[in-house]
Amino acid sequence: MVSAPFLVSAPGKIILFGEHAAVYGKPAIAAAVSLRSYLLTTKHAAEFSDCVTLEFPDVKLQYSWKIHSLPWNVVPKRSMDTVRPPSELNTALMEALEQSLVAVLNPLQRSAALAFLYLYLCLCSPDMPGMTFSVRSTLPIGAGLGSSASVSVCLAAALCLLSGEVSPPETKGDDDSDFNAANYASIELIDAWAFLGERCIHGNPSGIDNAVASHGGAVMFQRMTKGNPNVRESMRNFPPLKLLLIDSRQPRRTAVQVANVATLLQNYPLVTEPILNGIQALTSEAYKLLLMPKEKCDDVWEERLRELVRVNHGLLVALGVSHPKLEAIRMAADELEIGETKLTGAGGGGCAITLVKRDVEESRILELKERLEGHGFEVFETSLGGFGAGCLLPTKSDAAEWEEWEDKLFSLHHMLGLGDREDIQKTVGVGSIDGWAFW
Ligand SMILES: Nc1ncnc2c1ncn2[C@@H]1O[C@H](COP(=O)(O)OP(=O)(O)OP(=O)(O)O)[C@@H](O)[C@H]1O
Ligand SMILES: C[C@@](O)(CCO)CC(=O)[O-]
Ligand SMILES: [Mg+2]
Repeated sequence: MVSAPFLVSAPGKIILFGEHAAVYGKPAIAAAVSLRSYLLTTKHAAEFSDCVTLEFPDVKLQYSWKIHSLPWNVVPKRSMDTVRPPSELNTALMEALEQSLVAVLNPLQRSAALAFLYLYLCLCSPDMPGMTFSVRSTLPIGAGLGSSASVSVCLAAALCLLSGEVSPPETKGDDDSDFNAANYASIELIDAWAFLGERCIHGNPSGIDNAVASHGGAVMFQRMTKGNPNVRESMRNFPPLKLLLIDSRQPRRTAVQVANVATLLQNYPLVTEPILNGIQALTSEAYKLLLMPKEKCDDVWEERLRELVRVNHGLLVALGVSHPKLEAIRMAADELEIGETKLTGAGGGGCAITLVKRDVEESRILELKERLEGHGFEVFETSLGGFGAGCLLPTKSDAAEWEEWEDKLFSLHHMLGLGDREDIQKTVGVGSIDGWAFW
């Protein structure tokens, strides 16, 4: 069992093909990105030891509950036969939590707090010491890059560590791809709990975002249908793709976009089902292309992949999940003949990706970036694949450093406008400092 303080982290993701259709059991392809969320768990001072506190400055939420005021009495008893949680939320607990959240009205804050409370009550006990759970993210929030899943995975990982459900990652061999059975069992459990966090945040998730945030790398994912388990195939030799990632900065919530598609499907099943089937077919084509050996990834291969990007975007437009700002991004990339563009994630705003032609001159890419930034869009540089969830436990020697991080990055300073993405990455970021270990 691990005790506070400690840090956990999980990545965001880019869906390359198949969003929305994924909710209906169709395959989708996604990869982790280097932008991540970080969760610091600290113990309260003695005078607040009967409280649990959330500090979510990215969504401007700070809230404390008296631990004993929470509805522990309705927490479902865990089955002795299985360590995995059920995939459905418990209705009685969800209803009881309404009471604990009456003062948190903003939907962005409320859904994150709900995910926390649900997992906290299921995984912890009322006799645990008072703690603060502070989240900061280098991901744009509500922008299609899986911020909700990366936060859910962080919450699940921290609470599983505190309750002893999982142990910190065991050191792998020299080759980090080495399989370790204990780590695998831990990350599967974290993924399953994070799925419930995602359910609290957006109702009907497919599970692809939390799967990527937990396991990292690139995957083909297919949600369980008719009792068949989820399929999660890791795509190890994912080809290097030249992508631009552009945030339209148009806020939207995944919950709303997913619900809109459900309404379309209900109102026009004969129209909507073929669109979802079309997305399924193109994702299967893309999967075959992405698994091709490197020597076959020639110009024709590249053109076919770009065509699939274009068709995927068109079908998402037909589902009603684009936005004029996403169309403006697509048109700018089309005009400069940079490559093909699609929205990524739930759409309705948020991010688009452009799959850049290999032979495009850097000057044209620069021109596109300038044009987009001139319109108030943000162009990100990130790499695909990479680590999934991990944790950083302090050693005695760096106690002072931990206090500094807490102050600089995770305290309420951010609400006053201090501390940005680069600060987070530089100070505690995976890849910037030593000590991170991954399940
Ligand atoms: N850094 C954060 N701190 C607190 N809550 C967060 C943070 N990041 C995300 N969230 C929670 O996740 C919600 C956004 O999730 P949503 O699913 O709508 O978008 P996304 O995950 O960024 O995009 P997509 O689901 O399309 O990949 C926020 O409203 C908030 O509840
Ligand atoms: C829109 C969606 O397909 C992707 C969101 O990143 C929803 C999901 O699969 O959970
Ligand atoms: Mg999300």
